[in-house]
Amino acid sequence: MVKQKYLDKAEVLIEALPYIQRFNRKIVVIKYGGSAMLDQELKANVIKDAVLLKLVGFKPIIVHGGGKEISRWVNKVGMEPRFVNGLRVTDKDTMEIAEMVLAKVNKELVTLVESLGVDAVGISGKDGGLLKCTKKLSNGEDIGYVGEIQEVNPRILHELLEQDFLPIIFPVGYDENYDSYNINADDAACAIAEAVHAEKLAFLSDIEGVYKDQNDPESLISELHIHEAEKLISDGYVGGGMIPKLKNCIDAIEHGVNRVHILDGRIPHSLLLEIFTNKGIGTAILREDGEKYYDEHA
Ligand SMILES: Nc1ncnc2c1ncn2[C@@H]1O[C@H](COP(=O)(O)OP(=O)(O)O)[C@@H](O)[C@H]1O
Ligand SMILES: CC(=O)N[C@@H](CCC(=O)OP(=O)(O)O)C(=O)O
Repeated sequence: MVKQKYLDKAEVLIEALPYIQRFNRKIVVIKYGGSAMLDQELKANVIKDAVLLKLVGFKPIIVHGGGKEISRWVNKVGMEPRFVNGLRVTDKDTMEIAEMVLAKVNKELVTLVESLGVDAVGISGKDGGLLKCTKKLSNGEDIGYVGEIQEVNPRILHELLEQDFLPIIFPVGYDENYDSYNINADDAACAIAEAVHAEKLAFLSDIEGVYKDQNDPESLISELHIHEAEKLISDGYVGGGMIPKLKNCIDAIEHGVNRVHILDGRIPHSLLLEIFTNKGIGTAILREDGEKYYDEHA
C-alpha cells in the first residue's frame, strides 16, 4: 500500500496541473523588493520559485529593488537617506551609490539563478534602451535624479525570453541627455509588465496584502476590483508605500495585465502557493468584470 504522505504529494503536484497549463509560455513579472531581500534564506526561496516557474514552462521576468541595501551604503559613506512620499531624494552622489548597489544586488540574483541551472541575464533599464525617463517631481518638488518612466522598449526582453534566458532587471534608466535616473522598482515592474503584456504581475512585499484596517490582521482583503482599490485609497484606508503600489496595480490592470497580486515576500514560497494552489493568499486586484472567487467562497 502506498503511504498517504506520498499520495498527498502527488495530489499537490496534480493540483498544479491546470495552472501549469494555463500559464504555459506566458510572461509572469515578479517584483522583488523590500525587507524580503535582506534575508538570505528568503532570497534563495524567491529565486528557487522563479527558477521552478521557468523550468515548468512559464516566462518569468524578475524586476528587483534594493532600497534597504541602498540606504545601508548611503549611511556607510556618512550621508543620511531621505525620502519624500516614498521616493528617495537622489542627488548625484546618491545616484552613483544606488546604481552601484543595485548592480551588485542584480549580479547576486543572477548568480543564484545560474547556480540552480537556469541561464539568467541581469540588465538595468539602460540596456537596450529598456526604460527612458524624465525627472519625476514629488508634488511639484524637485527630489533629484528620480525617474518617471516615459517609454519602455521591451525588445531586449523579448530577445532574452526567446533565447530562454531569465531576465533580471534593476530600476535605473536614463533621460534624453543620457543622465542616469533612479526609478522606484514598483514603477519599473508595472511599466515592464504592461509593455510585455504579462499574464501576471506579482509584487512580493513586506506585508500579507492589503488590509481594510492595517491594525487588524483579520481585515486582509483577498480580492479587490479596481474601483474598490481606488476607493480604499481615496477613503484613506491605505497609506505609505501601499498607495503607489495599489496605484501601480490599478494601472497594470487598466493596461492589459490579466492578474495582479500583492504577496507576502516573508512567507517562504508565497509565489508558488499563489500560482499553483487553490488557496488564495495575499491580495488579488481584478478587472471590473473579473470574477471574485475567495470572498464568495469564504
Ligand atoms: N491598508 C494597508 N494595507 C497594507 N499595507 C499598508 C496599508 N496602509 C499602509 N500600508 C503600508 O504599506 C507598506 C507596503 O509598501 P512598501 O513599504 O512600499 O513595500 P515594498 O518596500 O515591499 O515595496 C506596508 O508595509 C504597510 O506599512
Ligand atoms: C526613486 C526610488 O525611491 N528608488 C528606489 C529604488 C529601489 C527600490 O524601489 O527598492 P525596493 O523595491 O526594495 O523598495 C530607492 O532608491 O530605494
